[in-house]
Amino acid sequence: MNRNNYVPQIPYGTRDLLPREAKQKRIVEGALAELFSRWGYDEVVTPTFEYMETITLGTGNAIQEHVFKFFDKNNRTLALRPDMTTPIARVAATRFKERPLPLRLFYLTNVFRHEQAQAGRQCEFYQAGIELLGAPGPAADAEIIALAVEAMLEAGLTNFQIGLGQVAFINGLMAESGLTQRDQQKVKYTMVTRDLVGLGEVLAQSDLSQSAREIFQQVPLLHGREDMLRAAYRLVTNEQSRAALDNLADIHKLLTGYGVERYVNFDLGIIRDFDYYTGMVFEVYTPGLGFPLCGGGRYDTMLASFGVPNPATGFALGIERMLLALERQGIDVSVRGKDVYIAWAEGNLAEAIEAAKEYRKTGRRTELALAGCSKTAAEKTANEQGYEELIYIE
Ligand SMILES: N[C@@H](Cc1c[nH]c[nH+]1)C(=O)O
Repeated sequence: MNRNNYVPQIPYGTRDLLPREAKQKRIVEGALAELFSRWGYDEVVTPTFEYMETITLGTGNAIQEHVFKFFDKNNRTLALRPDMTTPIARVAATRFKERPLPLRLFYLTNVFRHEQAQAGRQCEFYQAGIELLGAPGPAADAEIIALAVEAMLEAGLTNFQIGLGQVAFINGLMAESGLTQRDQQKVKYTMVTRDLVGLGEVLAQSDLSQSAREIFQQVPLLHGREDMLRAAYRLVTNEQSRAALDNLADIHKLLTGYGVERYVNFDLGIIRDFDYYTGMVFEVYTPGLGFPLCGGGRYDTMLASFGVPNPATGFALGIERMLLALERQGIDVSVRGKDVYIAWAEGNLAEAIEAAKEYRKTGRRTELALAGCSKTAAEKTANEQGYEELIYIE
């Protein structure tokens, strides 16, 4: 290879975050970390990669095609974590086995998934998320949703809506209908991708009764406020779907207590793309972004796969998606300029280092010139780089 002709590229679906964006990311992450900790959540950091078996144990086999895999020296398959929910379940089931429940954990980290890359959807991306482990019932789910609302507000976003669904509603319908496992997967896929035409085709090719087909066809249209829940209740007769609707009504009541219900709409067509959800699921949308910027839900069977049966619920928010939404809505994440530039006349470096030490101690962001220069040159640099103050040592 001729070195001179080599144009270095970064891998598909990855991005460099340059100083401005990196700074904004840090500001938003810092605010979220403080928020989560005010709600009693503790941070955890887990390895960037896990054994592939761990990932499939928690997330199911379907995740395989989205996972970046490689091998260790013993030829075991490793996987870059596609999300943090499974690694946290692993930690809870091993290191935290003896801890009293519930456990409240949060994370700020990168995750990796093979995706069609586009703005706001990369193969490596950053998430801020929480997991509430060992808590069944609507109180835990309402806490999660209320905290997701607070997270949006804390990051500076005010124009957003939460779609709240319940996968047990559709699971109840599936169980009742006698759809084959394969057709169930197909129906779910069309719902995840919101492909109504595809859904119609799958249903037409199945051997469902006409009335069952009609109900399935309606599910993606079941969104709205409490009156929609009542209408859905009349539409179904099976216990599981009705219990799912009761659960949503209970969660909604608690959300009213948190004062966040105005952000929430029911949407029974939401089933999310991970297979591990078992109860309420939700997604957060904001104008100008074609995909949810936050999502989560209840996953009561994952911890059992790791040998410690326990209910759990949580969510994750996409940091880049949040930054994109803020930018598209003209909301400023204030990035302060630099504070002090210390320049020096030839021979005064030692003194300049002393001065820099003092300024940094007081918390001011201080940059030290690395070569001596004239005062005029120092003034020019300080102006161009936007420093608030110039110290010139002569
Ligand atoms: N891990 C999920 C979000 C989630 C956290 N807890 C439950 N769900 C995701 O990446 O979308």
